[in-house]
Amino acid sequence: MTVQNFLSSRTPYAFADCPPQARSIYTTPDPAGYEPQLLYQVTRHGTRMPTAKRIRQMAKLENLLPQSRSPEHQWWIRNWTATFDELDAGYLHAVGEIEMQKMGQRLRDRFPHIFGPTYHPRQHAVISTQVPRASASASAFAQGAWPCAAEGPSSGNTTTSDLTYQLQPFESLCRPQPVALTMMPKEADPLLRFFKLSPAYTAYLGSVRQPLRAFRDRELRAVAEQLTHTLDIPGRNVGPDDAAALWQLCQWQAALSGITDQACSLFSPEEIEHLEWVSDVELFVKKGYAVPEAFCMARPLLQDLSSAFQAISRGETALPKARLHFAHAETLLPLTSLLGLFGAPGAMPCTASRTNCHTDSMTGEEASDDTCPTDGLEGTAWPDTWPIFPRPPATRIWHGNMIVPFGANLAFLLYRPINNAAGRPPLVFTIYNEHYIPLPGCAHDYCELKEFLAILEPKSKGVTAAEVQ
Ligand SMILES: O=P(O)(O)O[C@H]1[C@H](OP(=O)(O)O)[C@@H](OP(=O)(O)O)[C@H](O)[C@@H](O)[C@H]1OP(=O)(O)O
Repeated sequence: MTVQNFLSSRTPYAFADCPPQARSIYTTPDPAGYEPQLLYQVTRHGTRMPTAKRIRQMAKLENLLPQSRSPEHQWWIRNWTATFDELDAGYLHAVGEIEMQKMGQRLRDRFPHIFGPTYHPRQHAVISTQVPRASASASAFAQGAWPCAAEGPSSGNTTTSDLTYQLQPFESLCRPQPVALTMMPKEADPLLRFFKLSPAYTAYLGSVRQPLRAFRDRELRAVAEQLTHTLDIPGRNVGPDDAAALWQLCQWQAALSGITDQACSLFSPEEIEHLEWVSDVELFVKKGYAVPEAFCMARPLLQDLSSAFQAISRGETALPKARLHFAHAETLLPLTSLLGLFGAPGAMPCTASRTNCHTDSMTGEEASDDTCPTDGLEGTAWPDTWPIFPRPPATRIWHGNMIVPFGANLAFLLYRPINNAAGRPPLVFTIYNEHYIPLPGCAHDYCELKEFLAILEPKSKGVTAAEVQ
């Protein structure tokens, strides 16, 4: 394990931990007698640059690091300046471009029925949010999935005056294949950016801002004291804000450049594990299943998924073979919560008025009381009272580096019986980060189509027409 395995939601895809009970799709054959028919996938964009908020947070270290008298760290501190330009804030990084291209290439090779032989807009729906890191990820994925059109331009000596080359037989050269991207307006995208359209979620985020700040300050106090000693800055202590900024610098140096011997070397392995836990708790509270407001808003996406598979069950066949969505952590996380993939809300988390909405993710047992603190956290002694998850070295299911690394992806693959053999039901396999995983509620490590639709129905219930534009 290296520091890159402890970066929570800033973990590059190559360093993601494996989901529990996972079987690689590359070493697990298709079910005997079946062939893939429809792939519905939601993918977080690839590794990106830090957001402007984080760039500004790290830039403040220019007032701290140069004053350090630490002999051990002078070699990197003396030349350190804020290295991230706000002009690049949030954009897809080269690491992310390659992550997406390679993912497209791998999936094309694994599922030729779905991706081959070439791209066709009616067979392959590629949908992204109107945020450049997501649409660029979709474009990079498509470059890998459909590297060449069926034909390329003649290699003959064609000039603009000689247009007859259009009539000449093409030689099979790799002509890059343009792919049509579909996207809804950034602030009006109920399918992939529902987290921007939910007043209840916005209010919830506002209610947890202060408790999370108090939680982070309390949890970073000890490491701040250690940094005060290590950095040895005359007349100045290192505070929790400084420690948080140094942890951000470690995350981004490690994620984007593989540099782990500078900011990251300020922390012991135990401190790194603790800082990862703090990041995971913040991620859980803001984007996990702490309260229904944080995941019920994903119902329109679940409804869209359900509709795609319902059409198949009605025998409609002229459908896309692939529906590929490229979005954000706040898209994928609520969907995983609704489906109960990594620690589950109840069976009907968004229609019942009172449900168990937080569980002890260590054991997966439902919480003792069935009240959901739907009014946010004002005045609670959170997190001492909440079963968020115990500190390391205790293990936990909820790891940001497994559930939502850069490039994280959730897919449902429908298999039909070859030659539509009678008596064999269509099957739906759940795939997470290119691994088959069980879907809670399925009788096997896959679902029969009818079973799958029955699981989705109550979870996507109550979606208004306005929510599914
Ligand atoms: O802490 P930052 O500003 O990096 O948080 C980002 C989100 O990144 P994440 O915290 O999930 O690693 C970013 O999600 P992404 O999937 O698009 O990378 C989100 O879009 C952005 O608004 C920031 O989220 P925040 O919670 O609003 O800070």
